[in-house]
Amino acid sequence: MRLPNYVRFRLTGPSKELARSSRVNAYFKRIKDKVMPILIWLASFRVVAWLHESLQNILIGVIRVGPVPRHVSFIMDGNRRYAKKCDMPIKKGHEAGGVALLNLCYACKRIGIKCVSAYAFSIENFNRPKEEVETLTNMFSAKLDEFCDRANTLSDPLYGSRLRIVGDHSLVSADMREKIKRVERLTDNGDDFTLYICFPYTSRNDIYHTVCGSIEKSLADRAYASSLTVAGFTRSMYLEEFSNNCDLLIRTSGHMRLSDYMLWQSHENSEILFTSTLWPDFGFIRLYLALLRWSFFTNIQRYNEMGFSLRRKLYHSLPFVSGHAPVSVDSLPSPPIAISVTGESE
Ligand SMILES: CC(C)=CCC/C(C)=C/CC/C(C)=C/COP(=O)(O)OP(=O)(O)O
Repeated sequence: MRLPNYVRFRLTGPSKELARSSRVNAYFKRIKDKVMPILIWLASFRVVAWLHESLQNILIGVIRVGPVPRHVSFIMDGNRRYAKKCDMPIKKGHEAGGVALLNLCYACKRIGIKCVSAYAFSIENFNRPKEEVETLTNMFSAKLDEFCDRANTLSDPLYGSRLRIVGDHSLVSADMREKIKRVERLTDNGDDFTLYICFPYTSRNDIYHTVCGSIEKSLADRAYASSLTVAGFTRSMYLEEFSNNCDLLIRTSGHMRLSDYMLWQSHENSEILFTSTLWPDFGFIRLYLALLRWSFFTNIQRYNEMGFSLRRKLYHSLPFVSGHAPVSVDSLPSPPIAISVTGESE
């Protein structure tokens, strides 16, 4: 008897399938190792960089025709696996993740997205080895300086951006708190685009702090308590006016969970995208496809809300069906009175 594939896989062990898939992987890795240096060499030519930028601009022009999300959020997962895949130390994986984030911010700003938030460090991440926590904190510090410089350099594409580092800052060092205050002050005037770095952050902690803050204010001021609304409460959360509208949440590297993130900010129409791509590999094209998908479904939903049905419109535009008005359930005559088996009318 020939067993189905999944049973054979279980009974015989994964050896054959794994051997085949590792042969295929090794083959692609050999091709990638040969092609990548050529691509990197080509990218060093100004004309190639110009062509690349122009192509991106065309794609951006196309997507801007439709609706674009106001707030996109990333759970940047997979830096360590990326480092392992590329045979690099873990630190390099996190650095590649930092570069990916800044590149995506540049793309989002050009597309017209008003806010990007990124889960950079969860409160749980303090349980990682001490050296890794230190490496991450030092890298954040360097990246914050870099972002701040770029946001204040007129010729830089990130010029005019605002940076906010949100989370429970009682858990970070006094030096780090100083640095956070400084970079926030230096980017205060940016109004084109806001980047929220969630560090160290969890949604429950955010909600808990906002509730505590509201209780304190209400005890001090009765008028505040009686005028408190959901919108006012939401605005006083860490992500300020963007706390009520995470339109698109993207989590990389294959895990399908929220990890205590964007619990309040996700609204009834938020879209969540889980992708198996590792964070440093998540570049412009992958973001673009995610945005196209979002834009497409948002359009359909808007039309549905307006009572517009593309299918109905197409159907009635056909010459041989035009003239037939759609029949609504309400316009049908009422059904006859139902008689139960015991003979009693209902
Ligand atoms: C501008 C700025 C401050 C940049 C932030 C830099 C950055 C990318 C931080 C992410 C850190 C992090 C804990 C990623 C999760 O990958 P992981 O370590 O869990 O990887 P794994 O899923 O492979 O284990």
